[in-house]
Amino acid sequence: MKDTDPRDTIISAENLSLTFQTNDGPVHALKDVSLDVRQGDFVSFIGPSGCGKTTFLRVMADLEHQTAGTITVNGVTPEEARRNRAYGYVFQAAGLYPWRTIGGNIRLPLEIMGYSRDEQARRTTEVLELVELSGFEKKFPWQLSGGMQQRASIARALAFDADILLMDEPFGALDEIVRDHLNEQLLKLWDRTGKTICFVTHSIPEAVYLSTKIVVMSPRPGRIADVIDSPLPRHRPLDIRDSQQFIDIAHRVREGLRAGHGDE
Ligand SMILES: Nc1ncnc2c1ncn2[C@@H]1O[C@H](COP(=O)(O)OP(=O)(O)OP(=O)(O)O)[C@@H](O)[C@H]1O
Repeated sequence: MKDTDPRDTIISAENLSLTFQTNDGPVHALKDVSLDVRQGDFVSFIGPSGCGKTTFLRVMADLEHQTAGTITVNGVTPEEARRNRAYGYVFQAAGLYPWRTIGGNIRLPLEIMGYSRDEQARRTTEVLELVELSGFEKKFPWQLSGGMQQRASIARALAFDADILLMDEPFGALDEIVRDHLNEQLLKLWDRTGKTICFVTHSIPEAVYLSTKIVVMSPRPGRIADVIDSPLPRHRPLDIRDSQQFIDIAHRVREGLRAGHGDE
């Protein structure tokens, strides 16, 4: 099938497989995964525990290496893309250093990368504004709520202005109201910055609300069960979740998850 999408391909995986060798034998974390992610896409990866979502993100980020198949990020290997600072990574836990202020946490990667003090300050102010944490620069992580800490962690990933944001269940530990709010904010941030986002979640509503593309995965071995290109508009108020279109997409995701589960 000829692909006619004119936007640049940012991530391209072809027949990607990764088998971990463990004491209990091989674990097929990913098997023959093929996927194209385009410039400005918001892609969610959803699937049951152990289906390889984190592994896929880690391969993109050069934290794991595939055992078969190919993957390019911005047209080069994940290793080169990492050296080019192509992506920021947001983990499940905010992972802020407790002995550093919020500003200090955001500046840390910039210090390591050798940015001047002025540039560090400029970028820190800018990303704190983007995640609506202006004024919290001198606070320590423990002085912020869980949601604010997660926003600080997103700010840190944004600080070196990578084109791609890899987010591994960043809101998984937060309550639903905070999560709704952060989802709204993240969509606005995505819209303003035009970044390409790969986002891992266990939540069907979160995946449908956020994504332009939903990748449904199934376990043992980790494969792609369905890829849904979302027909929802780019601007999405929270109450879009009550619309028939939203419910229909959620239904298709659920079907994909069920089918992927086989007869387990
Ligand atoms: N370093 C490793 N060594 C051995 N097995 C691993 C390693 N990392 C992951 N696995 C296994 O690979 C499979 C995929 O794991 P992965 O963490 O990618 O799944 P996931 O879909 O992100 O799960 P979750 O939703 O629970 O985070 C699992 O069976 C896991 O136990």
